[in-house]
Amino acid sequence: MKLLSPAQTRALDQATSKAQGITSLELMERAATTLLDWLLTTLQPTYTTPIHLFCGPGNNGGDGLALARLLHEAGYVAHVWLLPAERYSADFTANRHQLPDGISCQELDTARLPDLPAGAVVVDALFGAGLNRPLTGLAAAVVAYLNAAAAFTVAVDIPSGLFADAAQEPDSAVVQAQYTVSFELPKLAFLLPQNAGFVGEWHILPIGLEPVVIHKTAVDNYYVDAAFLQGRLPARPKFSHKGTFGHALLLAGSRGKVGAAVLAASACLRGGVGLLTVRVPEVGYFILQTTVPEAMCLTDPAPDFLTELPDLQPYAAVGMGPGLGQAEASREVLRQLLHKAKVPLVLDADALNLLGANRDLLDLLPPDTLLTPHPKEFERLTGEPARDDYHRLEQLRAFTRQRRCYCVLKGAYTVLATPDGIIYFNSTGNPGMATGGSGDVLTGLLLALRADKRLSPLNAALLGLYAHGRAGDLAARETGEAGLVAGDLVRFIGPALQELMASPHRL
Ligand SMILES: NC(=O)C1=CN([C@@H]2O[C@H](COP(=O)(O)OP(=O)(O)OC[C@H]3O[C@@H](n4cnc5c(N)ncnc54)[C@H](O)[C@@H]3O)[C@@H](O)[C@H]2O)[C@@H](O)CC1
Ligand SMILES: Nc1ncnc2c1ncn2[C@@H]1O[C@H](COP(=O)(O)OP(=O)(O)O)[C@@H](O)[C@H]1O
Ligand SMILES: [K+]
Repeated sequence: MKLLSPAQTRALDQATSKAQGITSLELMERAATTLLDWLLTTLQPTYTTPIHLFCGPGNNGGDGLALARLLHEAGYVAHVWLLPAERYSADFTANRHQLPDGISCQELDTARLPDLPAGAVVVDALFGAGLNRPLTGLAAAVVAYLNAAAAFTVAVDIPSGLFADAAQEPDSAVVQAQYTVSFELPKLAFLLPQNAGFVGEWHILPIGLEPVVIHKTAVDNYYVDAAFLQGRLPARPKFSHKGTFGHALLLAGSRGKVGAAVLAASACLRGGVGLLTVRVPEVGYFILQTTVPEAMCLTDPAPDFLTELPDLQPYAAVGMGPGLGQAEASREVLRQLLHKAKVPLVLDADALNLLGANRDLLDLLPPDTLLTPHPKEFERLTGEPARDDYHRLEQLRAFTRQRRCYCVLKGAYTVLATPDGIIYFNSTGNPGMATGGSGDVLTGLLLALRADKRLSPLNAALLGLYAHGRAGDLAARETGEAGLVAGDLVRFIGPALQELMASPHRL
């Protein structure tokens, strides 16, 4: 799915009205009807549940007014609270006039605010995508009041006071919603950790906006769901052999961290690699050979950490980093790898920390290298702390453009940035995956996909991120989130990839 800017969303609304021969008011009615359905199904209010709709002067308020009418007609108790303004949008005004006589409708005033006990529902329709400055005065006071109340809050389109795709000042007045219900496409703001306390759980309701117009709209940010990946993972040909899927080399492990090598190696095998060789220091030999017998093990002459780069000739892709440690000799192995590698590289964990501590190495990154930092590792790579989540995204775009690389930024919505500065947000995964070793599993899986020559660097990375999170979601059904460990992810990589695999007999 594409993430549109507010201006692009407005243009899409207008294009939809034109293409479908409907007025903007009719489109608003469609949005409100869909919202009504969602609200009744999800919240299941009773006929006595007080539902307070806070409506601002624009089309977001218009949505709120239309919803109030529909609720009233369906027999629910709707109270409308209007935010006084100098100007109102045409569709707000039209819906204001359509409000039935029997509905309670009052202007907000600091001295006139409703009682909002637990059990009441608040619909926040004060401001939507048209917000163009921080909230002040009465609007800010109403937001503070709503946030202090015990009622259950549903934000329409976006929590009021939150910008759809830009940071706001730290202490800005923003509604803290339990649910945010938006139309057709998600907004960038929903995907950033700094907004989690405002957005709550978000839902997208399709309202039939024109798919052709969406297709033609150029964006820098995407949200990757299963539909987005359809057809990108080819089926395994009937007459394939292990050479079809590539021979990967994994450089990993040091004394006390051989487990990281085991997890990455197991994930690489479950990711469908043809052959895997793991290079570990001597200390890892028996561990690897017994826990991952499917992998070949090539030991380094040193006992505790890697000191020599093996001949790279046989390999289709090389991964380095899990459990590596940061010994000087291992840094030199990384340097040689960057000099010599002519195949795709996946760099993680200590390989990234070594890059961060030795910036000259960054100049050696071969094009299309895939890096997989978490935010702290990324900060070490840039050497500059991010001011906020939006700034971090811009740092990431600048980094991948400058280095011509692919960079994953791990988190709840893991991000992939490409050498063209395009950003993809992954949609799968759960907090159970916040456990040691999850990242090592991702590295192994990505290595397998990069070794598969049938996949572009972009598709390998997108499929890997999605399948990793999906494996986490499948595993958590069995283990629960708290009980999930990284090894569980490995077991579910196969089923997660199978879901994505294209059928050879369908378009
Ligand atoms: N495709 C869609 O997404 C659809 C969107 N619709 C609704 O339309 C909304 C956008 O409507 P609008 O563009 O009218 O935007 P808003 O409803 O956010 O209102 C904007 C108005 O508020 C004023 N304003 C902005 N920031 C302010 C501030 N800080 N303090 C005081 N006034 C401020 C603006 O000058 C403008 O007059 C969406 O959020 C959504 O709820 C739906 O009606 C139909 C379909
Ligand atoms: N709350 C979360 N929701 C979804 N995925 C998560 C969450 N927390 C962590 N993950 C995923 O788990 C992995 C953790 O990687 P990392 O931080 O490198 O851990 P480690 O170094 O212990 O392996 C990443 O792929 C990340 O996206
Ligand atoms: K809102």
